[in-house]
Amino acid sequence: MPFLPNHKIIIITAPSGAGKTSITHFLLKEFPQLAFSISVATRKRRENEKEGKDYYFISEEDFTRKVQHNEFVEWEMVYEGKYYGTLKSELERIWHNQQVPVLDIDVKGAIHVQQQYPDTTLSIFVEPPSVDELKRRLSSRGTETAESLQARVNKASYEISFKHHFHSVILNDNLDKACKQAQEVVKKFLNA
Ligand SMILES: Nc1nc2c(ncn2[C@@H]2O[C@H](COP(=O)(O)OP(=O)(O)O)[C@@H](O)[C@H]2O)c(=O)[nH]1
Ligand SMILES: Nc1ncnc2c1ncn2[C@@H]1O[C@H](COP(=O)(O)OP(=O)(O)O)[C@@H](O)[C@H]1O
Repeated sequence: MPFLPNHKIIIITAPSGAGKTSITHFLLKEFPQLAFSISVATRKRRENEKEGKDYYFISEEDFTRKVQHNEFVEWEMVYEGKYYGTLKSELERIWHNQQVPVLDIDVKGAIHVQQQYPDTTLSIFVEPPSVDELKRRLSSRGTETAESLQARVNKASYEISFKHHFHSVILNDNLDKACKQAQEVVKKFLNA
C-alpha cells in the first residue's frame, strides 16, 4: 500500500461497551480533519446502523475471499464466528482525502496496526470503571441479545489486561470528561 511518513492513524480501542463509539463520534465532530475508518464486519447490522457508514456488512464467504486477496491491514475473529477487518482501501481512501483515519477496533487489531505503523500511530485505550458497569451500559444500550452481551462481558477482563500496550489510557467514568481528555491527546498528536 502506498504509505507516506505523514500518513497518520488514530486508534480507539477498548472492550465493547467502554465508550469507544461515543468518544469516536465526539472526536469526529471536533476535528474535521478526521474520518471514520469503516470496517468490514460479518455480524448482523443493528437497527440504528447504516451500511457503508458504521460498517460494510458482508457474508463470511466474502470476508474469506478478501482475506485470501490480502485486502486487509488487519482482521480478527473478535467474537466466535464474527469477523471484523480494516481494509487497506479504506485507509487509502481517507489519506487520499488528506484526512486522518480513526479506527475503532479491538485490542488485538490495534496492536497489529501499531506494529505496522509504529511512528505514525496514536492509540487510545478507553477503560471502563469496572466490568459490572460495562455490563450495565451494554444492557441499557439495548443492542445485544443475552448471548452477544455475555460474549462481550466474558472478553472484557482479558482485553483490559492489554491496556499498557497503548499510548494513552482514558478512564471513561464520565463521558464528557473522557471526551475532553481524548480531545487533548488527539490535538497534540495532530499538531506534532
Ligand atoms: N480487529 C478489528 N476489530 C474491529 C474492527 N471493527 C470493529 N472492531 C471491534 O469489534 C468489537 C465489536 O464491535 P461491535 O460488534 O460493533 O460491538 P460493540 O463494541 O459492542 O459496539 C469492538 O471491539 C470493535 O472495536 C476491525 O476492523 N478490526
Ligand atoms: N461514561 C459513561 N457513563 C454512562 N454511560 C456511558 C458512558 N459512556 C458511554 N456510555 C453508554 O454506554 C453504552 C456503550 O457505549 P459505546 O460508545 O456504544 O461503547 P463501545 O463502542 O465501546 O461498545 C452506550 O449506550 C453509551 O451511550
